[in-house]
Amino acid sequence: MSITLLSSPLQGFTDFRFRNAFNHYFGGIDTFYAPYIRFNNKLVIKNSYQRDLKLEHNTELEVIPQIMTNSADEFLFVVDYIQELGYKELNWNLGCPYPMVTKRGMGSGLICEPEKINHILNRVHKETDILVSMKMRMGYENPEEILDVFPILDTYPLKNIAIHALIGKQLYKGGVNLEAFQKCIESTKHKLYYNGDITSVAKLKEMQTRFPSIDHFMIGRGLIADPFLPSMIKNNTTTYPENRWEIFREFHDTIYHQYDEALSGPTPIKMKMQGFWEYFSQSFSNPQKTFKKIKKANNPRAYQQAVAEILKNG
Ligand SMILES: Cc1cc2nc3c(=O)[nH]c(=O)nc-3n(C[C@H](O)[C@H](O)[C@H](O)COP(=O)(O)O)c2cc1C
Repeated sequence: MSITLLSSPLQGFTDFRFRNAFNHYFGGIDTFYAPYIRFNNKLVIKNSYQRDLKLEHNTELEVIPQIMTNSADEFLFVVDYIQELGYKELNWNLGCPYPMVTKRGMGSGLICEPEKINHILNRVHKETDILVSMKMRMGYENPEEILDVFPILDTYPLKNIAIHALIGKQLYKGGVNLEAFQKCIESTKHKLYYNGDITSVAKLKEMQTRFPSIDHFMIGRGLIADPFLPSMIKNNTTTYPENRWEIFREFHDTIYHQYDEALSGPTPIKMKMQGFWEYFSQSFSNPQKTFKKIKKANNPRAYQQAVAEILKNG
């Protein structure tokens, strides 16, 4: 069965610079989700979100914008904004687990409020012709919460529901709950995408075997940790290209230069690249030692030296 791979958004990581460089050097991803747009009281779309969604920054790829909100007005505002840019679909984030978000009834904190979800979807479908897709966890407190939402979701022509098979209060701990995901498959008419802990070709195969009806898989952290993973899944191989580290180096240098240009001063670029290396380091034989080397590099020259040393040893 042919499968579709989607890049699951990571705020602070998978912006247009990352997406374009990723696509150029590694490929394997069919569609990229942009990290969520979120408002801070005012109905103004932050410059960083605007830059991220600009069409000229996304010419090579299929990108789907995302919103995180519990307000129909905010949703409608973003629909207008992205439709003007030419986008046809908006993804709704009901997955974010962080208390700052969930305590305000957003992200996975909204899953336990089916009526509110209904109200928003009702207005969006009455007042616009945008295609809506969802990205959800299975609940905040327990994985049954989503089962009360499906009857409402089933009344709307959603494109799909991507499910990160965890609950909000787990944050990122404890691993995915595959029995609960199976229950989701049996409880909605919508097309489901699987998301959660795909970190290797073997893991993807395990999920395919376990859920034969699923043919769309979203990869988040695993794609940053090992950017070759999507193309290896697509090519059904566990063998890396011979020039693996050369390709990685070129990719690294591309994003480094772009972020260095966009951010001002040595500290922001250090923090940005350090964030990436928390994931990249997992591809190296000693992740902790690798990450430590990056953390210790206190100026751009030391950083470049650390990267060269890490890549020499592979
Ligand atoms: C730092 C970070 C930022 C994230 N930002 C977003 C986001 O903007 N939108 C979203 O839907 N999910 C976001 N997620 C969740 C991921 O997209 C993904 O659903 C989750 O990590 C599970 O997939 P994985 O196990 O393949 O990483 C974020 C996760 C992390 C760790």
